[in-house]
Amino acid sequence: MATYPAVLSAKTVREAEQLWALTHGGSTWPLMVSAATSFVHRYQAAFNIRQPILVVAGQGNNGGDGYYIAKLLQQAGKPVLVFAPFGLPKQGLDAAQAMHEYLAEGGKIYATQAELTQAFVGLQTLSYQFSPTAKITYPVVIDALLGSGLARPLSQAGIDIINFINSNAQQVYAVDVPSGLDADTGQPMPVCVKATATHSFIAYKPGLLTANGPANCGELSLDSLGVETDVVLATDDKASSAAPKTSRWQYDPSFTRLPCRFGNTHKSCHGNVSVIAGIGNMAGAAIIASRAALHAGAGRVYLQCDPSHFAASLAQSPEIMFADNIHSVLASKAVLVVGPGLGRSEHARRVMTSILDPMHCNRQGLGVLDADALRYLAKHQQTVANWVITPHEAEAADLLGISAAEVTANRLVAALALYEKYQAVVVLKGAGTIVAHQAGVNFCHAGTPAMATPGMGDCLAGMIAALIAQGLSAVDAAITAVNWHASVGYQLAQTQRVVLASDICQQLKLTPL
Ligand SMILES: NC(=O)C1=CN([C@@H]2O[C@H](COP(=O)(O)OP(=O)(O)OC[C@H]3O[C@@H](n4cnc5c(N)ncnc54)[C@H](OP(=O)(O)O)[C@@H]3O)[C@@H](O)[C@H]2O)[C@H](O)CC1
Ligand SMILES: [K+]
Repeated sequence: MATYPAVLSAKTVREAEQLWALTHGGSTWPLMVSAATSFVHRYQAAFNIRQPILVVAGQGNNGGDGYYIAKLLQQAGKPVLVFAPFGLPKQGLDAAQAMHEYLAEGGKIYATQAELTQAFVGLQTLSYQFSPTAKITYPVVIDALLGSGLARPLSQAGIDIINFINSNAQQVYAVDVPSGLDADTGQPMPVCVKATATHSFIAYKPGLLTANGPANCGELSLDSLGVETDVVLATDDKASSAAPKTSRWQYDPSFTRLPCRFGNTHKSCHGNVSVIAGIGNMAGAAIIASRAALHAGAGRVYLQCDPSHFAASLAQSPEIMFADNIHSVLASKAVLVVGPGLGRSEHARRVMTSILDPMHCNRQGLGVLDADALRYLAKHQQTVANWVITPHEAEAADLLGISAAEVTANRLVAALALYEKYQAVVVLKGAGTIVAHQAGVNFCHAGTPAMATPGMGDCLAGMIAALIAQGLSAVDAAITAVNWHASVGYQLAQTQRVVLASDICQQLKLTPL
């Protein structure tokens, strides 16, 4: 499997900083200088304005980055205001040094909103039409209030400051992490800055990539600042603690592993998928999963469902074929999609018993267990190595025997626990989908709220199965399908308010390899 940028917990990033300092003269100060320089460079176009730029700086080293950014902007002749609502940095921190350098450049710091407003109005160019009753809007705000050191829920004063930023800024550029967002879980505590863009340092943190992270980071970028994370990762790998290992968390934004098609090929070279689904009023789930498998390139797609759905299915995709019964499906060794619209009847129970019979479960790349198959699994609790399981948060909660709120509170921990318990490749769906597997964890930060529509999971399940059928390992198929699905949805959402599973199916076959 290819290697992508590491994703580290806030604690591991701190350890990496300290290790870097040990081999670079004992100080982390150069990292703060690099971080601030990288930030100013990254957003130089946005900072090239004549209106004052507002830096909101906290007391820790996130604030320190903010002070050094303010110094660099001041040096470049930009009008800058620093707002320090929590007070000045504590002596001894890199942040205190950065603040002193900013002050030495002639920079000013404001402690209250009233002082800030007065200074902002005073700095306006003559063309700015200010009315005392008008709401102040800051064209560019640099958010350096809180970073990876957020340690507890915000006080009311903290909440007020974040709300002030969100409601008074035209554009917000977040330093490392949008303030108020928990860098490990992606949960707002209880509110967070909604950034236009976030430039993060040393490594991505899980909270930027899952839960509320993707919606609040805006455009996300990273500068490693030259900090090698291998040493700290090797230490983490060897540690005997029960804490989840961070050594193989990756952010993989690509889906370049779509199987290629070479000359002199035929449909038998691209694998078979069988979708076992669809009873009663749930025919749509079966049709979507099988269409997705077809459009994602599977050589043949069979549907095993209630015969009353055949006509509807053929009307959508005449290429689909029908399997007689569950035994012929299992004998065929096709890659399976089990569960969409399967229901929880006696018939579903019999299907699941046959499918999870150890006799059939000893080969690699069996396929995908989704929806009602997961509800069955939650009841019957057995490991399902060789399968991909694709729960949303409520299904994950059921599988783990915890509440959905507990899954939401820490999606990464839930995904790791699912892997531990079921030994399958786990695709925990939702904003910032997480794929947990034997070799680590992969995050998908793409996607869009426009995809929160029915049938999306059925579509993803069909895609994963199609990629396994075309020769990808279960892990690669899961990661690739998740990214492909999210990126197609994102593209469609540029011109659509909502994206339907059928839209994604339709688009898959148009994706260039
Ligand atoms: N020097 C370096 O190596 C580099 C640091 N970088 C940047 O630093 C931050 C991490 O800095 P850190 O000081 O660890 O943490 P923060 O600045 O994010 O926050 C710590 C301060 O915030 C206070 N705090 C914590 N929780 C709250 C809260 N809920 N409400 C209000 N204040 C809070 C905390 O106060 P304590 O009382 O708990 O001490 C601290 O004052 C990282 O994000 C980077 O931006 C650069 O990456 C370069 C290298
Ligand atoms: K921040």
